[in-house]
Amino acid sequence: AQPSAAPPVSAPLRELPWGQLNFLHTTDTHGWHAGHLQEPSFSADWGDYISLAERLHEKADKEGVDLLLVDTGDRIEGNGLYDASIPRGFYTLKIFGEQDVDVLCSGNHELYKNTSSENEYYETVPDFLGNYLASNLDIIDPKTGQQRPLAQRFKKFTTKNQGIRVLAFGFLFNFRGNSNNTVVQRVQETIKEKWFQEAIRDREVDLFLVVGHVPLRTQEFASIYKAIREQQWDVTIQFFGGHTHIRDYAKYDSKAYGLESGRYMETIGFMSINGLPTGGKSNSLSIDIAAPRAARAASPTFSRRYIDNNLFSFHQHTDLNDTTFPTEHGRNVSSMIALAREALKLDKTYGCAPRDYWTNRAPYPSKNSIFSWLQDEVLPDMVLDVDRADVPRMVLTNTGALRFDIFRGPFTVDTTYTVSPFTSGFRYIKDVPFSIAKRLLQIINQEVPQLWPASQSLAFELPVRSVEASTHTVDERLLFAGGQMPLGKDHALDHDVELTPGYTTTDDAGSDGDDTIHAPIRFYRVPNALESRIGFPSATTEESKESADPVSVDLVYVDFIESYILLALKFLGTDYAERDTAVYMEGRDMTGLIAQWVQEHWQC
Ligand SMILES: O=c1ccn([C@@H]2O[C@H](COP(=O)(O)O)[C@@H](O)[C@H]2O)c(=O)[nH]1
Repeated sequence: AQPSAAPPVSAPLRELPWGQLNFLHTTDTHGWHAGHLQEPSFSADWGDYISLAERLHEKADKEGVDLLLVDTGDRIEGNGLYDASIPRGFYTLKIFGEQDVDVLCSGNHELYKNTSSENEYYETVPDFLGNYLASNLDIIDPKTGQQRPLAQRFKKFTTKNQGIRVLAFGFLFNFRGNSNNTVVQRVQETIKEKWFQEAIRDREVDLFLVVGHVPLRTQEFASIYKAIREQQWDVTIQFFGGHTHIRDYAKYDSKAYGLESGRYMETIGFMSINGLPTGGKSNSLSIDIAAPRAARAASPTFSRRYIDNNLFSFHQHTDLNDTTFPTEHGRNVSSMIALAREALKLDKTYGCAPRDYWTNRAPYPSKNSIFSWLQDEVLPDMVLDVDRADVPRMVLTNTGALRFDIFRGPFTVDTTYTVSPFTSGFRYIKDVPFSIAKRLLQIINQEVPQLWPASQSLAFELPVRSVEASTHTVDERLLFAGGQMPLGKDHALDHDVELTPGYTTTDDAGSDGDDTIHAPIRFYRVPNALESRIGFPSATTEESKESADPVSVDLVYVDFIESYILLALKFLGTDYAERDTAVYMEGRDMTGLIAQWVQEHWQC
């Protein structure tokens, strides 16, 4: 872990359900390779994850089973370690490349900018040559101008110990916000292609492995599942998904399951399958973990665990300790991260937050909502273009622009990027009638379906960002217990324990997926966008409010949502177009405004 990371807190754990074939899964890490320095549950770093993988490989080899590592994209944008370097990703690409990942794919974030998809093409794909899969993703080669696959479309391999023949694909959901140097083919089109149709007819396959930056319960995965099942009704299929930042586990049929492993290096997903055929090794040493050999080929069994990313969990799952757990390679990578953080001055403090501000753990609006803070304090103080200073303005931003919580205490350079990593500036349309402007927010938040042609639905770019609102009732044994914890699945709930708040996931296999037994946290949904009204004439009474409304306003917005603003304006019967828009506050962006506001308002 990083020197300044909060030490992990011991907690009751469920064991890892090892099988014949095992997986570790990361997704949506968004540059959090240093781990969460302020959160004990998630304070392990990428170096610790390397040690974990190496220790679990040792165990797998000893027992003659297999372990594969999977990453399903969105490795970039969202943390100072990635965003503060020039060029972006200068350190994280190398840090990520130290892990031995068997199958990986791209997320949408790798494609927002030409520079980041070129990083994939020139650095990450070669680093993981043969393992990086791009089943529905092409790039325009910067040198030749030719469109070509970002990486190979699929791969076939046989596992080392068990001889399981795996055929793997790597997909991205039907993303349309990519820059002009990449081409994302709709999954539903890709599966009609000859290469895919041939691949899924291969009879020499024991397991189809579909990794994707795709949520588990989507048309994209449903189409892939259906296409494979049409050709092979009983071959096992394992999906790994991502994008929605949640822990999830889906059953498609008795031989097809999917795992999604959260976000931001909070979760290392563990998945195991027992009962797979081992066609790649005629006399393979098949370790029978759970079922008699004959029964295995007929009905595989699946298990999953969401590991909290901290050293307490890692030590327990490897039966090792502080001294015996870290490998030399893991330690070296932790040092690489520490040096990078130092070079980037990520711990430099801009100010101190007086309390916690939450993205999803407080209702919006409320005094602990980060969105209320942005709307009521930051934007009104900061959004002003000197050339338009006297004009009342309405400022709209997507809530997705703010990515993470602020914790009470030091607000550092790193915090600036975990909260607001994007480089979008502000644009505006001048003198929009207030009668029109005041209706925009409602339209954007209601997502009027007729408004958005299928190709431009807000649902794709401005998803309701909340992780599921928790509906779990709290188990009384968990709430009123005190004292310390024993380990192991069966004992955990029978002993007195003081539980730390954390993920309490319910998925298609029930509610025993999290490795750490936590007290539940409530998550709240937030709207797609919010609005601040600034420089409006003040009204003293309710009645005078309406007459004090301005006739027209400057309609200011973060440039990322320009196309939605223009669509919504069309829906309202106007004909505003790009030609009517202009830069507002030249050279400023949300990240810079927030850093400045904190420096001016939150002294330590
Ligand atoms: O420049 C940008 C890029 C993205 N966003 C927001 O992020 C989400 C996508 O992030 P995921 O992690 O893939 O969910 C997008 O919907 C926007 O809300 C942004 O604001 N600016």
